[in-house]
Amino acid sequence: MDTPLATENRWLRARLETLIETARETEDKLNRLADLEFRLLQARDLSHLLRLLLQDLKRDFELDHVGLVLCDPTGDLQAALEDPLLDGRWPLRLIPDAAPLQGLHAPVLGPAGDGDPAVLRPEGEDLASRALLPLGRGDQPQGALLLGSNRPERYTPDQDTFLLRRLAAIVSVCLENALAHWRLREMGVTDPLTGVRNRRFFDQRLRDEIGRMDREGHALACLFIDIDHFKRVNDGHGHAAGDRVIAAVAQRLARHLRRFDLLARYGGEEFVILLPALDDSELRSIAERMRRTVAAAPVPVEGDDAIQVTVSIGGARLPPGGLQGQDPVARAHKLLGNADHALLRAKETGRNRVELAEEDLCPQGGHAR
Ligand SMILES: Nc1nc2c(ncn2[C@@H]2O[C@H](COP(=O)(O)OP(=O)(O)OP(=O)(O)O)[C@@H](O)[C@H]2O)c(=O)[nH]1
Repeated sequence: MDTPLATENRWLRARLETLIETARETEDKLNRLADLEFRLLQARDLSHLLRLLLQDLKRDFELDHVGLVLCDPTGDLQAALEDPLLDGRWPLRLIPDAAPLQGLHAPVLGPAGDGDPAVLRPEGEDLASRALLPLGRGDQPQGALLLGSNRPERYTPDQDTFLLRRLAAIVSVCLENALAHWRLREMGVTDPLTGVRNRRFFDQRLRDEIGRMDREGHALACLFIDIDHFKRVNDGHGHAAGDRVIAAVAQRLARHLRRFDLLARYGGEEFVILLPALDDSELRSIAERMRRTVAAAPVPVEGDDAIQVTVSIGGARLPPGGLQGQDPVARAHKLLGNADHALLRAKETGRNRVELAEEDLCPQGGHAR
């Protein structure tokens, strides 16, 4: 039979082992958290950041659900998520303002309750416990992170929230940074007057599209579009009215684009469009529709004025495998050069017209400008 001392000794040993085990688990959790925070801070862009939050966080911390709600009053996040780099499968909700998150000022831990904001209730998931973490700076949350578990003891109201608050602060700053980077990149490739892509973006995409047409075996077409007698608009109505006309023409052209077409402002009153996978007759019919849409109604400008505008359009097409073997820059020049020559013909033969290039219109392969 044990002496009282031996019993106490055994009890103390068991207690010590439990404490050591708890300390080990806490240390392991801290290390995993520090590692995740490090990766969040190093995230390259919004897509990378979302992957870390919605996939890695769930896996590394054995969570059954991770959800993210973000305020998007300007629509920038929505636009950033339409980036082809993102696949849109995230358990992510965008809301126009913070009203649905009213009252969420600090982490809330415990079983999911009826008082949880509706946007933070995952569809089809019955969580035994969850942590709701407000994101953003200041009093008003700009979003929230939901960590959910099927184990009731995972999140309880009496738990310390220091680590969760730290995680939420880091996530908030990283999201803000990623969005600021995205906005900066957008500014560098967007024409401020019309909101369409600028020439720098177009030049880059043209090279990419030539590579893609070879891989996917489709054609690549290009349209040059120039506003007719635009100098008269400026001279007769002023520069501001001219700007208004340029912006309106961009909007009218954009109505006819497919999701993967690219419209860019190439220079003053000239636009360029890249259209993959079209045959000659489809190219002509899209170009004709654009020409008619621009001419269909005068553009309203300051006061009661409205200005009738027309455009001339030149198009060219590289058929599947066209000029394969030549270097991509030479092929790009050839495509643009042919479209440019066709535009010149449209101008010379009366304006408000569409002309498509005959093959080898520009045998030197040089862009006319
Ligand atoms: N308002 C405004 N005008 C611009 C802008 N960029 C270029 N322009 C003007 O666009 C006009 C282009 O005129 P031209 O290239 O001579 O040709 P056009 O009058 O359009 O005549 P055609 O092209 O031959 O039909 C010039 O007067 C430029 O000053 C701009 O951003 N805003």
